Amino acid sequence: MTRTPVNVTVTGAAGQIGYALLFRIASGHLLGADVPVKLRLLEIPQGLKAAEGTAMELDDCAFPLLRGIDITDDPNVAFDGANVALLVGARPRTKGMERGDLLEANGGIFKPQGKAINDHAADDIRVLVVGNPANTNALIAQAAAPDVPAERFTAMTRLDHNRAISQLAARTGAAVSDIKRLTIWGNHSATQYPDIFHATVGGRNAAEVVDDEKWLADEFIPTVAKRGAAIIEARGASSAASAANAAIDHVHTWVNGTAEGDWTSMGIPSDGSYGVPEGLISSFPVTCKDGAYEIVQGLDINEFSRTRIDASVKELEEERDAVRGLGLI
Ligand SMILES: NC(=O)C1=CN([C@@H]2O[C@H](COP(=O)(O)OP(=O)(O)OC[C@H]3O[C@@H](n4cnc5c(N)ncnc54)[C@H](O)[C@@H]3O)[C@@H](O)[C@H]2O)C=CC1
Ligand SMILES: O=C([O-])CC(=O)C(=O)O
Repeated sequence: MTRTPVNVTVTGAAGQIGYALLFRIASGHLLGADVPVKLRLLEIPQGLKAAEGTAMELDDCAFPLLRGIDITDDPNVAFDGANVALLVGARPRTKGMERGDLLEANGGIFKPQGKAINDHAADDIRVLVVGNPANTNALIAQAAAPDVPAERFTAMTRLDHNRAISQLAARTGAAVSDIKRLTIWGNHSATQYPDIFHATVGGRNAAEVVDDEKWLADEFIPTVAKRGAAIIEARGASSAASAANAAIDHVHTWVNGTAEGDWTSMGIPSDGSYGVPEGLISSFPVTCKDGAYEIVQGLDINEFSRTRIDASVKELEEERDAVRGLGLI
């Protein structure tokens, strides 16, 4: 049976994450080994030539599932008929830049992209924002797309989720595959809260297996939350292959579902669950089924967790208020 190709738009295609991401999308890791894809690469004019070079390499892989590559600097063209959009390109913080300047510069990218998605994307569009500050960039794009259901706009905290699983596996000596139900709450920033109180290691409660609140507070949480900075320090460049891998995981899980008995973490518009103000794009524990996600309900939040979730949510509220003040939402 011939399937209609899925249109996947990637912004910032000539960047380092783009380079690690596109080959995996084209080889079937994003949506499945039987799903053909068409790629749309969006870059700024200065990035077009490098994107063309990457497209040449994609051609040279002769991927059986890749049914075409378009390259453009026009968001209206890039998102035309898009089924999946990976918004990776963003304005990085440069020396001397204030937080407000950073939010404003990214507003200039994510607001027009949100509008282009609103006007041109396919009805089943699913958006993942990777470019930082990811949660608030997702909020800006979502606000500019009133005709698209809000829940289709998500922000990436899967890298944090994967980092936390890896750290917990190292500490407990368990295999990564034995760790389930880990949660990242809040913002993709240093305030994020990786929560092991509901996680399991080989079926046992992770917090009980670890039984060391000091390790949790002083080592595990800061290691996960500051891992991005540690990678920059070590590599001289930010996480790229692991970020691309997490983007693949995020969309694959969203479309194909979470495993029975497990959940994942996604930055999604809050419905007010767990005291997170409605509309904020915050990370939650979610299960995915039939292409939709649901927040895991009914978890007991202890005092240790409550303080940390609230701190990250407060930061998200401040970012939201700042972009509101700038007229971006
Ligand atoms: N959410 C997460 O867990 C993570 C997020 N990131 C973020 O991902 C973003 C991309 O990272 P890298 O690929 O390493 O950066 P990079 O600087 O290598 O690439 C960014 C690319 O985006 C392009 N770009 C800029 N504005 C654009 C626009 N308006 N439209 C289309 N393309 C545009 C640039 O020309 C560049 O090629 C950064 O914001 C980074 O902070 C990185 C790691 C993890
Ligand atoms: O700060 C960055 O660009 C990198 C980042 O988000 C991460 O590695 O988590």
